[in-house]
Amino acid sequence: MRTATPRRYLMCPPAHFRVAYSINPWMDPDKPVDPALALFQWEDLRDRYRSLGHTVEILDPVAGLPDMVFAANGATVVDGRVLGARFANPERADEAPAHLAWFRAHGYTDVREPEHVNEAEGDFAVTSSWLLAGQGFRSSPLAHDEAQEFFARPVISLELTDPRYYHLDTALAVLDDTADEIMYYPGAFSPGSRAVLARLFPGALLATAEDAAAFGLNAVSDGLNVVLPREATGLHEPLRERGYVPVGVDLAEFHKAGGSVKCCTMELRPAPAG
Ligand SMILES: CN(C)C(=N)NCCC[C@H](N)C(=O)O
Repeated sequence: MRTATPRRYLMCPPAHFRVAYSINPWMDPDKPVDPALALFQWEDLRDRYRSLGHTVEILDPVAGLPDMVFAANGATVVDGRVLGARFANPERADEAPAHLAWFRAHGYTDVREPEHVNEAEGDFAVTSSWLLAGQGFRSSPLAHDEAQEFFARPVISLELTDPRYYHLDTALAVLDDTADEIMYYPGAFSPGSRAVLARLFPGALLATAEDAAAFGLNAVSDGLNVVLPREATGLHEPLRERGYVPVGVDLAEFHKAGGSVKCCTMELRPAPAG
């Protein structure tokens, strides 16, 4: 029997969102974003979380940072400890201090400014046993060591090889963070990393190329409800068979920048009780 646990998320409104440059294969500055539609879709996602019983905190958007809506890239929070981001591309560099300022202003005391390039939850995924960490396009393998040391959680490094899946969270999602249950698209990983995933997660849900291309792995689970882009319909049945409830949302405007549900959602994981 699956149960949802209430979560705390940090989201950043798309006030300045647009495709102003191209730093991944999905981005084409000649394909404009509809700002009103983007806001509508983002608000629908925020309201969906609230109606599922979750708390959504808001990070103020900064003019001139069009990708800041992808809040999951700004920091990783595990056990109430905050590892800031260091972006690979200069276009996004100024998002990192804006995130750190939010955490400092909101009572977080264990905040680390990273030494190495890491794009936060874009490349870090938290399961009950491990911190899964992507590299190949954005985050540095040195950041994996830094995260292991900071969070005192064993890190499993995974190599991404397909430029369309440039962040780990475009190719892998945690479904149950108390039981090491994940779903992923094997085609996004190197042969060695695929073998590691098969060894650690023999019961994982394997996504098809179609569901991966629809950003189906860019999903957010509370242990029961799995919020994912509405186009990723092929995942619905396998999710239901495992006892999850798929919740489809329309984030098509954000797909133009190479992001979807998870990218817009940073999880604020609390310190363990006691
Ligand atoms: C999980 N997250 C946050 C993501 N996968 N992020 C999407 C980032 C999109 C942005 N245009 C970029 O290329 O950095």
